[in-house]
Amino acid sequence: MAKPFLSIERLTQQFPDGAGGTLTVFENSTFGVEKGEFVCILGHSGCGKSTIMNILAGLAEPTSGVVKMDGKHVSGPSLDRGVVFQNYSLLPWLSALKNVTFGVKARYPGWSKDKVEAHAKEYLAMVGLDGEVINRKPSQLSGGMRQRVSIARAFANQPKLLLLDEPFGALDALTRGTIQDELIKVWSQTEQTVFMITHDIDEAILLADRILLMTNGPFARVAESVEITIPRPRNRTEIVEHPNYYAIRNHLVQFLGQRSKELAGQQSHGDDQSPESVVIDKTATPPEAQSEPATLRAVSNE
Ligand SMILES: Nc1ncnc2c1ncn2[C@@H]1O[C@H](COP(=O)(O)OP(=O)(O)OP(=O)(O)O)[C@@H](O)[C@H]1O
Repeated sequence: MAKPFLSIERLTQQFPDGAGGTLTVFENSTFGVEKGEFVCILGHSGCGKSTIMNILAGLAEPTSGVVKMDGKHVSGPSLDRGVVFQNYSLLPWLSALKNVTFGVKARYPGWSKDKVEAHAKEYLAMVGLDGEVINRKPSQLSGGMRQRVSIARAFANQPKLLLLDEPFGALDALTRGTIQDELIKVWSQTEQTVFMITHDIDEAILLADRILLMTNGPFARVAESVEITIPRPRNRTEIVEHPNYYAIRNHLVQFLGQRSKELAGQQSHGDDQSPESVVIDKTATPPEAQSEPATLRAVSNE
């Protein structure tokens, strides 16, 4: 079978536990992300989501295992991978616009100043920022605006992979909703691949093509890959009416509430820990309801 665009192979992370021993956060974790996919990862605090994110970003080296993107080993940071953190991480001395042009210039050194600026403005406009506001420094912007700038900055660099570490964690519910919509708009217009950490089940169902579920640590693993069988475009008020919505939601709640604990702490014993694929689809026609010739049914009933 062809390897996925992003392939995480037998990833193991250990840290000193502070008492002279070793803490195994996860072991032999194996999963993939296809090109253009939007994948969310859900799991309890401390299971290792940020550790995985840091490894994917090239900001940390795993104890063992490899990450490959487009068939090449990921090691060290690269403009091919953009990261958005919860705390915005904008450069405080630069305006919103310059925070975006800064990265674009590095990514496309051959572009003219005008081209860089037009490109940056296009992405800022996609997240609802235009006019004088883009000349303000981060300290003069609201939290929501700052997060819009960091999303625009990450997408404007057109990385092959976007890594979002709880990007809406610090925002109020209303702002969060608006920026989620803007994120989906930019993602669908750019066809970039997104890997996102969130603690919010409803956010994950709204945004993702697929949700990866992690068991609790230590020895955590990505146990399930749940396909979101709800067509796009999705609307936050209408999505709850889709026949699959509550079935998927209940499955996720049940996993996080119960199974993540039951499956916790299982050592891999050297086995490759690939997630089980879960497809919940209430709209699929059950086999018994499929039309069969009446005669055939009569024969099988005998
Ligand atoms: N540099 C480090 N040294 C020692 N232990 C670490 C280090 N980094 C992370 N850990 C431990 O590894 C485990 C996983 O941490 P990580 O931050 O990846 O979890 P998380 O799932 O992202 O949690 P949260 O949802 O709270 O952000 C935790 O037990 C943490 O204490």
